[in-house]
Amino acid sequence: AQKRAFTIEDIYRLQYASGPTVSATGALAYGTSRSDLKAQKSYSNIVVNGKTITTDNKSFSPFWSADGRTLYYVSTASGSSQLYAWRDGKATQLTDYALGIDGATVSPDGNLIAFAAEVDPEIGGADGKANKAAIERKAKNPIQAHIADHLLYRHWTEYSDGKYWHIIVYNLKNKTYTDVTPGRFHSPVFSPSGPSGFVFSPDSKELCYLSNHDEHPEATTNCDLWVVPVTGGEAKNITAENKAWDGSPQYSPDGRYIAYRFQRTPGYESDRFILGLYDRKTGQKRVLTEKFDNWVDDYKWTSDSKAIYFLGEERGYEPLYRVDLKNDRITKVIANRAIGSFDFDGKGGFYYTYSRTGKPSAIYHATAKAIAAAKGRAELKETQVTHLNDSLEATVDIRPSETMWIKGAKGDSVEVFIVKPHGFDPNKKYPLVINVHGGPQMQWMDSFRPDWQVYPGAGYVVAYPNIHGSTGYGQQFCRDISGHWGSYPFEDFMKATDKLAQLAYVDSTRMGAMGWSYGGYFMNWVQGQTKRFKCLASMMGLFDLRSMWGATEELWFPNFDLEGQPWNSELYTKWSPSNYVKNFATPTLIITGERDYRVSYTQSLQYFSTLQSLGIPSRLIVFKNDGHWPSTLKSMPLYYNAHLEWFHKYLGGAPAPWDSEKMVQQGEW
Ligand SMILES: CSCC[C@H](NC=O)C(=O)N[C@@H](CC(C)C)C(=O)N[C@@H](Cc1ccccc1)C(=O)O
Repeated sequence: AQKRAFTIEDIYRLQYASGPTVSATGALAYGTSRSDLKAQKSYSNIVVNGKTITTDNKSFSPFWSADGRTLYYVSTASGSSQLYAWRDGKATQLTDYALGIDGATVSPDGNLIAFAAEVDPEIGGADGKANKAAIERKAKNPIQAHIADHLLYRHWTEYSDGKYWHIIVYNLKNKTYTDVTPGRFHSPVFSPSGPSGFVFSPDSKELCYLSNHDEHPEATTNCDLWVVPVTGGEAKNITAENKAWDGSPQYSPDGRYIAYRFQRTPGYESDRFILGLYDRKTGQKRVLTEKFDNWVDDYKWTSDSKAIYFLGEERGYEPLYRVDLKNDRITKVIANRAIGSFDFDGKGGFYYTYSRTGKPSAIYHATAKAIAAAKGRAELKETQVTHLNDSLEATVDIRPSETMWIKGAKGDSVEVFIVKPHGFDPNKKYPLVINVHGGPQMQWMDSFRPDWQVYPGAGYVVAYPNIHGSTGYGQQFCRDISGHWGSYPFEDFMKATDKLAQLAYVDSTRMGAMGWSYGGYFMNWVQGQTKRFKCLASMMGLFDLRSMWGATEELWFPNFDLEGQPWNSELYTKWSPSNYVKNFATPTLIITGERDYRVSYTQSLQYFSTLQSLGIPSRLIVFKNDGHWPSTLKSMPLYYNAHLEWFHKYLGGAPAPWDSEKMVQQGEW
């Protein structure tokens, strides 16, 4: 039967299975999540061997005890996030920490729980209730203000207000909480996806964690691995000699090593992530993935401590690799898939998640035999384990992508993904939307993304190039964007536009472009450089680089990428869209979030003031409660709808389902 076009509402019909984790006895657990757009509710539960074991709709992040008999997971059912244990079919709440817990992990002997919480160092993390009371007292203070004597006083969407991330160890036997990282440092360091990077040693006596004790944490990417006894006490920095980033520690199961990822260039956030080993006896370090010229991401030790499996970015995919300790040999294990997470099946095979542009994420299984037969090639006999979206996939046209390679700046090859519209007819011409990614050091992948379904569903060709700065094409290709924000990437983009405009099915008179974060900057840059596009959409973008520097929190990023500060680097003028106002002419949709401390929303206000004053059609949307990543359920429906409206008006695709103004003013949608 004919499938119908993908709509905004379909995004919220999708269900997800994530984080497959296999017990020592071979049981498979994972989390599921779904949302209800109209009810504005999200639901998440835990599945073990195909059976849902939680019913509170508020459970997530499952992991097994070392003996495989207990499944741990986090639930917010009590009103705050706490750790639960599921054993013999019965769930028990383990923690009752007043602030709620983050990133919990359990010691191999099962006696200790380590978690992170943001605490007042004067009070210390051991007393959660006293910390909560202090927060409540502050909320009642008639004076509501922030006060700071140093930078990084706010991060991502929150002001720190004197609080620091600490690691708290909860002793299950004597029911005591110990703050093992006291003081005025973030331990672990901040991450927008939540605190992580603290792990127990196999003998349950030590914790390894991340902290940066530099005097100016806002201006350095330095981060070190520290080890501390689980009972607290003196911590030891084991990577002090490297002034760049060290992180992601994992003890080898035999306890001999700590594996970790590191970078070499101080201050360069997007330097290559390399896998290294720290010998706990000798203190010697060695590099494992020198020959791998892309970023090493998530990884896991084999149970015999002889090898490590890791995910590494590569040409629009995130394959699984293996590196052997005895000879540092790297082998590709599962190819041509944008793998999100994985675990061993205990029999030489793997469970893993991935999506494709035209297929939402699911959990898959590949046996040792199938993996051996595939020999690291794309063709792999695998089994899809979860089928949460089967009925949607059977009725809705989820469009796949194809790849085009072009010759870009410096003569380098640039990969461009293309999604053709619903009901595609090669004899017709369609409007085009080009999507530029943020980072800028990231890669677009052959993976599912709502932007690449909603617009093809409304009749657009969508194309997304991996321009210079993208990861996965060798570190030099990534490095090339630093200092060159408006040159190599723009040359790639325009060359890609030329090729796309020549495609028989693209209407070159109806081209638009969109981007988020650095991609938003890029749209603002395009505004000042060419009149080729009928409309633009700029989300969380940078308009004036000097004022952006003065408001962003992670100063290391512009300091490196723009080669200094506004008073000593001419790049803040050279690459600033605000210096090309005389060329502005293209209608632009601008979207921002009032709590975006990465790219202050005032960048978007300045841009909007400029466009409006020049009489250039423009619309501004400011999400009141959001930061750099707006809420998927509460805010993103408006984002998609506003894009559809804008593209409909200037490029002529299908109309948006709702009226954005009514969505905002009357809640009508
Ligand atoms: C290697 S990821 C780059 C993170 C970068 N860090 C510091 O500024 C960042 O936030 N980049 C922004 C644009 C920049 C301020 C001009 C950006 O493009 N953000 C992207 C990527 C991102 C990914 C993970 C965490 C933060 C940002 C985005 O929000 O999609």
